[in-house]
Amino acid sequence: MALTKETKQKQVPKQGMLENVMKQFNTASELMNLNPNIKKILSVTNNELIIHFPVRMDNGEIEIFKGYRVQHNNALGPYKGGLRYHPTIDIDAVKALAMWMTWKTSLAGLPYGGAKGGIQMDPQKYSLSELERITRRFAYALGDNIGPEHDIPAPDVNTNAQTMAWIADTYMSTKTPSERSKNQHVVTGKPVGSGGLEGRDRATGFGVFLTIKYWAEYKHIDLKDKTFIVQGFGNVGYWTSHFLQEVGAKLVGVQDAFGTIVNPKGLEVESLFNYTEANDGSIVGFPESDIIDNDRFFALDCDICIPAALGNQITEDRAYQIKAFLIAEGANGPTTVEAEKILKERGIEVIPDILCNSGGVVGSYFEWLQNRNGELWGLDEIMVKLDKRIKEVFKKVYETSQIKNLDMRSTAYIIAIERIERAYIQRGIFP
Ligand SMILES: NC(=O)C1=CN([C@@H]2O[C@H](COP(=O)(O)OP(=O)(O)OC[C@H]3O[C@@H](n4cnc5c(N)ncnc54)[C@H](O)[C@@H]3O)[C@@H](O)[C@H]2O)C=CC1
Ligand SMILES: O=C(O)CCC(=O)C(=O)O
Repeated sequence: MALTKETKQKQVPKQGMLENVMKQFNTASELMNLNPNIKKILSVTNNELIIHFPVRMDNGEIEIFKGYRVQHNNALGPYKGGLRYHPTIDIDAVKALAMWMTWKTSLAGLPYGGAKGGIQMDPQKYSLSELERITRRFAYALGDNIGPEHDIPAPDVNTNAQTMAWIADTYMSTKTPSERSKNQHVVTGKPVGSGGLEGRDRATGFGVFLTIKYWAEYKHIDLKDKTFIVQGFGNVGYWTSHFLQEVGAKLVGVQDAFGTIVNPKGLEVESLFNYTEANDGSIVGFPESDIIDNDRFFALDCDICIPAALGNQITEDRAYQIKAFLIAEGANGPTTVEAEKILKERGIEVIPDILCNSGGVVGSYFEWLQNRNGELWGLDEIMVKLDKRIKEVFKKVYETSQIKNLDMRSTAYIIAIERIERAYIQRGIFP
């Protein structure tokens, strides 16, 4: 039977990410003895917006969509975080993703808080012109709940530079002519040429790669000929694989929404990317590969496992099967707290999401600064700046984790939350 999107699209269960992020937060706040008043503030989200909005479909019918924007905390600066278009998006998922953004921006030393949003839908079911209308109506409905100095969305799962260009254009069209150009940085991740940053496309994957590289340096491990598997071959999965292949590591298994492919001799990353471009984003059917059952993915023989798709993918049963010695979390919230305990017992290390995938929001910060200051930065300069920031943050987390004898996730949380706690205390709100 021909492999169609309909037959291969995987069913994704409800994710339970909110429970996970709260457990992680509670563990860290106990370890650091967090001020109880600040704990109360950070345990809840500041604002939660649910919007129902109508859009005319190509067949003339009206469909009602459900959109979300959750602003978790802005103690350190404007809210920041991506927009996800996916059937599993609901208020709890967006709350969890918004909290992770607060920790991530704080850990990276950025002048931002955390937010996330999205639309509960399967974008594969819509034409490009329908997606444009859906996005523009969503942006219009969000109105001034977003803004360049207030809340700045960016791409996430199933959204991209084109989505951001539509949002920027819609938002700017609501401003007076003299104000329009001052609002370009209402979103980041725009196309280069429309205020986008050279290299924002690869920033997250580059950051994931850098955290693996710096981890390997501390451990005296050569990445050449090391094998890796990637779940998700979109923006993050592809670019991470690209940079790992450049240093001689070998991609031996990939899973996406349509299926799982393997080749123990190595899957050539650029050929696979070109294949997905020609096949509606799907890896299935790539010539130099075998298709295997989805359930076998996490049990594949490899050195490094990179979840770069959705949340709660590494569950307890999968944690027992994993063969890799390192998990680098490209995705947000891919590992459950219970699974992480098993990984720890088994000596498998985890580079946590809020550190591992922070290259994306660091790139977004550079784009925001570039727009705000009316500057245009070159790719080489940007990659050097990204590397410097990720190296500094990785060093801080890794070395602190060694000193405190804690895992990298708890350490990263503590560093992130301490910065927010300090800001509240300095303002004198909680002496
Ligand atoms: N794009 C960015 O800059 C950043 C993304 N992230 C996180 O990285 C992850 C991936 O995001 P992007 O690459 O931007 O998304 P994307 O939309 O470009 O790619 C998503 C990939 O995941 C696959 N996928 C979807 N459902 C799946 C399933 N049930 N099983 C296996 N694979 C599945 C898709 O087929 C696709 O290959 C998400 O968790 C996102 O929150 C984190 C930081 C920044
Ligand atoms: O670039 C950004 O602003 C945020 C990207 C994002 O959603 C994430 O880091 O999870």
